[in-house]
Amino acid sequence: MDDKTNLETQNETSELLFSFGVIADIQYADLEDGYNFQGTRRRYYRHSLLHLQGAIEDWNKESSPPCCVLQLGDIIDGFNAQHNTSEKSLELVMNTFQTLKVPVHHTWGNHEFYNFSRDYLTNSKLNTKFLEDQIVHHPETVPSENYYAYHFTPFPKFRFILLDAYDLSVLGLDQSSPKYQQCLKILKEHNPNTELNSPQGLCEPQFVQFNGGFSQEQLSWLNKILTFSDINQEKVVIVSHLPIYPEASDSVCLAWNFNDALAVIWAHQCVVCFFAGHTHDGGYCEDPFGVHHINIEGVIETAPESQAFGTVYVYPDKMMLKGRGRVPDRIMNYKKETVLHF
Ligand SMILES: Nc1ccn([C@@H]2O[C@H](COP(=O)(O)OP(=O)(O)OC[C@H](O)CO)[C@@H](O)[C@H]2O)c(=O)n1
Repeated sequence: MDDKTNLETQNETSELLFSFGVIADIQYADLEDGYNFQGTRRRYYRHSLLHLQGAIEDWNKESSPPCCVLQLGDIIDGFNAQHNTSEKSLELVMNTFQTLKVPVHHTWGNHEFYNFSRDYLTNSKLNTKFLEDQIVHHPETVPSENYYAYHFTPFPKFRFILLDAYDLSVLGLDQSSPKYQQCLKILKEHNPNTELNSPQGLCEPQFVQFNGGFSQEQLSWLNKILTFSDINQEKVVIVSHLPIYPEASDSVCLAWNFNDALAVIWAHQCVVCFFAGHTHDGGYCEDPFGVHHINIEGVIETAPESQAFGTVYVYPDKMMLKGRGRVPDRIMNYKKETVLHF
């Protein structure tokens, strides 16, 4: 039975708790259509805004509205920087998001850093850390200001965690800063190419300049939240611009130290799924520990007659992604022993 058939029959049997929207790689620019670096995929820079408008209309019309939308990064394209249109394009896209009736959580991708510095982003509307929740009496679950990550509770017993996949990165930093120098050293140790965006000849092809990674500090924070969630029998959804599971992604698109993130996640029971963008063809795999890795198809490479977004419906025993256009439906059953009893 395919996923679409499953979706129609399975959701009749259990109670819907809440839902949320997902969308990735809008990469808006007021430019004629172009192509990706390899010249194999068409990029619809202008139409991406119309795709976003269509997604918002759909979410606003849902009879039971989603609690929030997760925007998986690369909201405007790096070409805006070359045309001095970064702020104008961001304003246009953010004004479009204003028409959505529910909050949006923004993650940061490489194209955010082509347009803006990390300091600029921290003080911009793309910083949605104000939507975070604090866990009373658990100071270890408060993220540091050194990276852009936070967590929140959209519904009792569910925790969403936004990760900063460019915490280790050469993008968006002042070249004279110690962190830039530290990240450049890591990148060059793994990538001897003169052009650091090129994965040519690499045995770890994810070590390119347009990717990044997670610091030990951020991973240790993630570990503390997942420990809290395990103890409190919560279900966790993790979100990042960069994917972390090789079988669900083009290997060139993975986070630098995806293995370190997987090791933390696999040490816990609570994680249901990991949503990412960046790999515009999308992808899915359930890993051996029962974590579902869903990479959402990029809006930027979605033809005008199609769509690319989804709504995830959350039940006591599973989550169901209803994809629109080229985003497929997915069923994400919870690990058997961790099904919730309400
Ligand atoms: N082999 C490559 C690939 C890319 N570049 C340059 O790197 C920059 C980012 O590339 P771009 O394709 O725009 O990045 P996206 O985040 O849109 O897409 C990620 C995946 O490719 C999608 O599947 C850009 O300046 C490229 O020119 C490169 O030099 N060498």
